[in-house]
Amino acid sequence: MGSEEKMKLPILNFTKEDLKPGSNSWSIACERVRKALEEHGCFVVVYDKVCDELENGVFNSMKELFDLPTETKMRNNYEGMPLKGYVGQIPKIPLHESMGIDEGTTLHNIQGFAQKLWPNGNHHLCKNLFEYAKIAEELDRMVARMIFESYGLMEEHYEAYMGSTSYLLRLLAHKSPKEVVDEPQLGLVCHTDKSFTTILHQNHVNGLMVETKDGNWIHVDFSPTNSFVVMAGDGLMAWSNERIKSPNHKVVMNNNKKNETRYSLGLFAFYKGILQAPEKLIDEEHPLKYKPFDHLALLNFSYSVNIKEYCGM
Ligand SMILES: O=C(O)CCC(=O)C(=O)O
Ligand SMILES: [Fe+2]
Repeated sequence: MGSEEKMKLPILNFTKEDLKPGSNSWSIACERVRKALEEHGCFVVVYDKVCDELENGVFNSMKELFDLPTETKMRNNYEGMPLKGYVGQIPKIPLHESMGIDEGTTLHNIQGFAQKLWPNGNHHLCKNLFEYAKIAEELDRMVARMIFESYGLMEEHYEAYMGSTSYLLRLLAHKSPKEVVDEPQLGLVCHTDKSFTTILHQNHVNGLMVETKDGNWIHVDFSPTNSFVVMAGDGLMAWSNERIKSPNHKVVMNNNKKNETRYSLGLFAFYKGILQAPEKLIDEEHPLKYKPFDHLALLNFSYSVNIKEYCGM
């Protein structure tokens, strides 16, 4: 088999200005999205909507945020839903810290988040995160529309899905290991996302690894400013009746010379309602794999729950 280093995820380009539903380039992009998701469960996309100023602003704000004392960061908690709040100080993954913002594409909730951490809020952080979240949401909506279209599902399906989406924004910081160690250190354990789709973005420090269908691990380089990763979650896997599989992934930190922290953002899309495979995607070759299920409950139930145990047929 080819070595890890040689394998790469497909890279799609969404910067073309004529990428509008109905256009030729749109139809081509729909097919590429479906193919990439069916083959790898994720892909890198170049999407040039985040200007340099916003890019710098977002990562400066994230540094300011994660530089706060731990007690302050712990104020970001969601009663009964620990996985939306502050995660850190875990012995097994000491390099990892993250914080969630529920419905994190709304200015209201971003401001609420900032107010929990700073007595007078944080105007710059709110502005930067809100601008970023809107762009990531736009990208997610575009990808979802392409997925629906590529399976020949009419606009009503997409409208119904999109009319009821909940976005969880997660901000992550992974420190580089302090001591010089030969082995790369785990930043985030191997998992699949529970979302329908996830949009990831990072600063210039790489660390994400994705498992291929044949069990090899790929290092994902999405360090260029305009690069994002689109990842299929368990929701999309169930909805697509396993035509698309949510890939295993993890974060692995190397000892980078400058001791730099990796900052990343994940926008997780959930369907607020009962998710089920459309009839068009059920046939003899693809018998129904999952019972209809409450998508948000899958997230709230447990981060580690296996979807097969939760609603497998
Ligand atoms: O930081 C990343 O690139 C990935 C984060 C991730 O996989 C997650 O939060 O589910
Ligand atoms: Fe993930």
